[in-house]
Amino acid sequence: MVDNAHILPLNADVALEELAANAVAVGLPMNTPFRDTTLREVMLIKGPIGWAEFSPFPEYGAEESARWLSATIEAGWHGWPEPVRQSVPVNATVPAVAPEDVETVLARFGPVTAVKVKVAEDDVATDIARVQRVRELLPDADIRIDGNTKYSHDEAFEVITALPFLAYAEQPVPGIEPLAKLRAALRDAGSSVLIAADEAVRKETDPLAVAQAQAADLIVVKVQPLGGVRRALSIVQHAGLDAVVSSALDSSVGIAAGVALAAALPSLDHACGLATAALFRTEPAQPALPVNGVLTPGPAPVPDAQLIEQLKLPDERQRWWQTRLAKAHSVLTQNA
Ligand SMILES: O=C(O)CCC(=O)C1=CC=C[C@@H](O)[C@@H]1C(=O)O
Ligand SMILES: [Mg+2]
Repeated sequence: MVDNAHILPLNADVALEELAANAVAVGLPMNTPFRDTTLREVMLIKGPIGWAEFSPFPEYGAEESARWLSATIEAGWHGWPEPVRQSVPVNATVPAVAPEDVETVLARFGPVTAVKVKVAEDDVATDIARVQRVRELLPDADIRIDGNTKYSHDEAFEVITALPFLAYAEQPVPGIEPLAKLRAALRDAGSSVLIAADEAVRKETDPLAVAQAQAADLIVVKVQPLGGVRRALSIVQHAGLDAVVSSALDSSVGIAAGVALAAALPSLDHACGLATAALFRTEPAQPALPVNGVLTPGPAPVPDAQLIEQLKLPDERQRWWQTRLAKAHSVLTQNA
């Protein structure tokens, strides 16, 4: 039974001046292009209880970014709920690289028991070959794919049925109805590959619609896009589906919030997509790299002042980030 009357409200109780005065925008160089970028820009904000992150992707508007800012306020001003587990298993994330490069990418994550492979950026045959290469290297791993909405129904069906060992396919097709249709077609064909919803949760105005439509077996939850750890927890609770926590390609400051969410979920049956620090070449805080495939909950790491100086974006980008902070804040406080 889906009940969306009880999703927690967004956090909107910090003045713009306070946020702006304590914020710096930095650029994190990446090892491998991911989401078409080689420099992930994030804003780090020092709150009274710790460092927080505000890092909506550059193309996101103020409405969507307001939810990210609510998570920033929670992290720096309110704090997260107590963990119910001290160990969060994580997956390696393999961007849409050539199959021959998979081994090098996997090596950055150390030993892991789960791997998420990005697909739908090349042709279907290359996608299948990339996933098969992961399977060859880690035959016992739990392997999932993420299509980021970019397959057609037929492409998704072809890839998923060619890879019957997959644990799940994350948002292979766009929207809720196409996801429901694909899920039904796979079941009819006898496939046991599960369907996970990501964009259909984090970009829909109603994050519970996917559960209502029975379009997925599990939901991918990300702290910033859902407005904070506590709000994401309330969404999972009301969706009534299994959840897996993923990063939004946050710096390790933001990853601490993701680990806090994963550590606070009543049940956690899947390794989480929180090892993305391995995709950065450098970042201002101690990178949240998995040890034997797990991350441990704790406060956000404190960025190093010298590294902040080194990675700080030029003035024009600082102004751009300050403007979007102001716009997101305006939407957030108007809606509160
Ligand atoms: O889940 C993971 O393994 C890593 C995070 C990840 O894949 C993503 C992070 C940020 C934006 C997205 O393009 C992407 C995702 O779709 O899940
Ligand atoms: Mg995804």
